[in-house]
Amino acid sequence: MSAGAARQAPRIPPEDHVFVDDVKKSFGTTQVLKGVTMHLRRKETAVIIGGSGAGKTTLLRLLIGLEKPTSGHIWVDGEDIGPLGERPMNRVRQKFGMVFQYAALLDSLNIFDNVAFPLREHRKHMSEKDIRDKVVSMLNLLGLENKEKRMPSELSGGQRKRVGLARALMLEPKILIYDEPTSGLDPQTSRMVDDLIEETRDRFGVTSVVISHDMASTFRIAHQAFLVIQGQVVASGTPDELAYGESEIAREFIAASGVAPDRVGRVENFKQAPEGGAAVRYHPSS
Ligand SMILES: Nc1ncnc2c1ncn2[C@@H]1O[C@H](COP(=O)(O)OP(=O)(O)OP(=O)(O)O)[C@@H](O)[C@H]1O
Repeated sequence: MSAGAARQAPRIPPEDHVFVDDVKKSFGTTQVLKGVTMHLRRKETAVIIGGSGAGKTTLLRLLIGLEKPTSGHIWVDGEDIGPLGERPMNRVRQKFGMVFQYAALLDSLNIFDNVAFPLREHRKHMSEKDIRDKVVSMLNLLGLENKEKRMPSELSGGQRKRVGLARALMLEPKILIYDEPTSGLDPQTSRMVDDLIEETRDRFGVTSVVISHDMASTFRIAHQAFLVIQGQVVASGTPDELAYGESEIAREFIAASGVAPDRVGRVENFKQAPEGGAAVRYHPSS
């Protein structure tokens, strides 16, 4: 089938929020993705791991429609996004929120204006009062009370991540993509970010897709992990299945990271539910 051609939807299980269906992507003569298939299930956390240059960022760009597959299909809520033009693609893009590596805040804007930015860009009809209410309640929810007037440089790494998350949540996405969320953070702050990812999934009912190099984080948050090497998914499954399953390449990849799943454990296994029922707490001071 030619690139981008629409076709009858295959039978996609309703729990598949995103179905990456035998996607290939080439730049010139270089084939970067060589037939990637992934079922990203609703309200779960999928972690995409792999070495440098494996094609993770390319896959991410395809998911949010910044690139088109050379062949294959990406189905979002059962809709093939490949053939979509810019306007319908913008509608699909609103289902996605991006939390960038290092939070990618605008240094010249204070925290309030950083978080309000997507509303001012995409919700032009919204009044300043409604914007203020929405931004302040999200900042409070994420443990960032009274930080509105601070500049990004005045916050810790963990706080900046939470501001980046608050901004990503402003347009109420259904799928949150985190690009290397724990990269460059100390272990304690990384754990806080893992908690935050799972708490956000729980509270907002979003599907999370995390691009990561961090195996400890993967073991803590992944319902499913996909190991991508040289443009192919060479193994997928729960972290336990990858670490102890049949795929030798997955076992070796995980062993090389020096982290074992039974030494880490999923977030909810070691967090007590505080009053109010949330699985984990935010850590306002970090
Ligand atoms: N626009 C492009 N044109 C040509 N080659 C590209 C382009 N984008 C990516 N590539 C190549 O595709 C390969 C995969 O890149 P990609 O950034 O997707 O990998 P990655 O898994 O995200 O790596 P990293 O973990 O280092 O960020 C690399 O060899 C890269 O040079």
